[in-house]
Parts: sequence; C-alpha cells; structure tokens
Amino acid sequence: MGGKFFVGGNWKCNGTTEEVKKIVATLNDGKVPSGDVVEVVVSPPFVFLSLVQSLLRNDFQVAAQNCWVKKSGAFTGEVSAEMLVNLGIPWVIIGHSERRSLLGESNEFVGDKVAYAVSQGLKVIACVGETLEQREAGSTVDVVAAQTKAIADRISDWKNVVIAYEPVWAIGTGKVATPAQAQEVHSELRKWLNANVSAEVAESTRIIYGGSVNGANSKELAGQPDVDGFLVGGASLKPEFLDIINSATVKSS
Ligand SMILES: O=C(CO)COP(=O)(O)O
Repeated sequence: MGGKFFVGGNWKCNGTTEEVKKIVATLNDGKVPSGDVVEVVVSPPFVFLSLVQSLLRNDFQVAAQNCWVKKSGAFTGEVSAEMLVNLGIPWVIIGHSERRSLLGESNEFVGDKVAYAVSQGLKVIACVGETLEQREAGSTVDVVAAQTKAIADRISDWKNVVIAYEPVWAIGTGKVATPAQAQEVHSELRKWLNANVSAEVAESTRIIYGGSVNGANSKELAGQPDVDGFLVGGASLKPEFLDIINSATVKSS
C-alpha cells in the first residue's frame, strides 16, 4: 500500500567492533530480493555508524538511532542532524518508545525532532505505539493518533518519513502483535493520515510494524495489506534478519 517494502534493523545499544563486523559480514553474504522489492536500513549505535557504513553492502543503508532537536551547539552528549548529514548517514530513527519512556521524550519533542531532521534532508523512521495499559484501556488509536498529530503539526512534506508502529508491550517481550492487531492499527493510522493530512500522504506513506518480529512470524505479518515493512530489534542482530528481509516477496508475489 505505502510503496516499497521497508525493513529496518534497530540494533539498539548493542555490539562490540568484532560483533558489528560479524553481523555486517553475515548481511553482506545474504541472498535478498533486489532493491526494487525491498529497502533495507540497519541502525547501529552512533559509535559504529561509520564502520558499518564503510563495510556494508551498498544496496543496504544505515540509520542513526536518534539525533538532536536543533542545530549543533552547546548540547553535551548529543549528536546533531547536521553531523549525520556530514557523514552521509541518510536515515535516523526518532521517537523510539525506549527514548520516550526511559528518557522522557514527549510527543511534542519527538515532533520537533522529526521536523528538524527532515528540514536537514534526513529520512526519518518515526516511532509510535501504545503501552499495554493504554491498549487495555481501549485508547490505542487515540494514543497513536496523538503521537502522529504531533509530527503532522510540524511537517508538511511526508516523502522522507516512514511511520513505525511499535506497540510497547510487544517490544523485546517475544509477544508479537497478531497480524490482525497490526493491520487494525496500521489501517487506523492510514485513515488518520487521510482525514488529517491528505489522501496522497495516506496512500504513499509506509507504515511498518515493530515488536518481536522474527524469521518465523514475518511472512504472515507482511501479508497484511497495510503492513509496509518492519522495524526489527533483537532479531536484527541475528542471521534470521535475512529471512525477515526475504518476507518482502510476500508483497511482490
Ligand atoms: O523496538 C523494536 C525495534 O525498534 C523492536 O524490538 P524487538 O524486535 O526486539 O521486539
């Protein structure tokens, strides 16, 4: 529905130089569909970005896991969008639930970051998702709509934005959303974009699913009409990431 299938690998805060080289070597040897069928982006920690970029096959791209909300300056410990652009890093993940919950990033702050990154020419994987408590209270759609609205209020051009729906209760828990649960929220997000942004943005924006995706469940999830790809955590550090990439063929067959 939203364009070319997208598979992102979020390595989170993991890896040593040796481990990173090993993961990249495995990816480089893997057989995957062509770049017309799937877009693959891996996201190592900042310190390994250049290493990964220099070693990685050139049909895959790299993403940072975060960037600062404004221009470079006196912001100790932060990495700016300008720096990523300077290094030739095309993508950045913004608003991951771990940053929202552990580092207190609000919807507004995430929206500001997305807008700044886009204004600098970066492509953004913007994450949204509800907690278990919010799901049980029946507020899933309201929560993801409010998170998306904070972004929509601050950008006008969606062509470099991918939305990652990552239910917090499915992240790192082994408890994957059922294909029907993922489809339902993706379809609600698309309806929200249609009503509040435009029909064209709703149609063309990729909405990808994240939360305990693995080599065994990715095909069925990929078969859902509004699932345009994945953002993979734990399994992106393992050879099965290649199986997840290959699930893109479900869309083209
Ligand atoms: O947070 C995620 C990707 O950003 C998902 O993590 P897991 O795949 O480990 O559940």
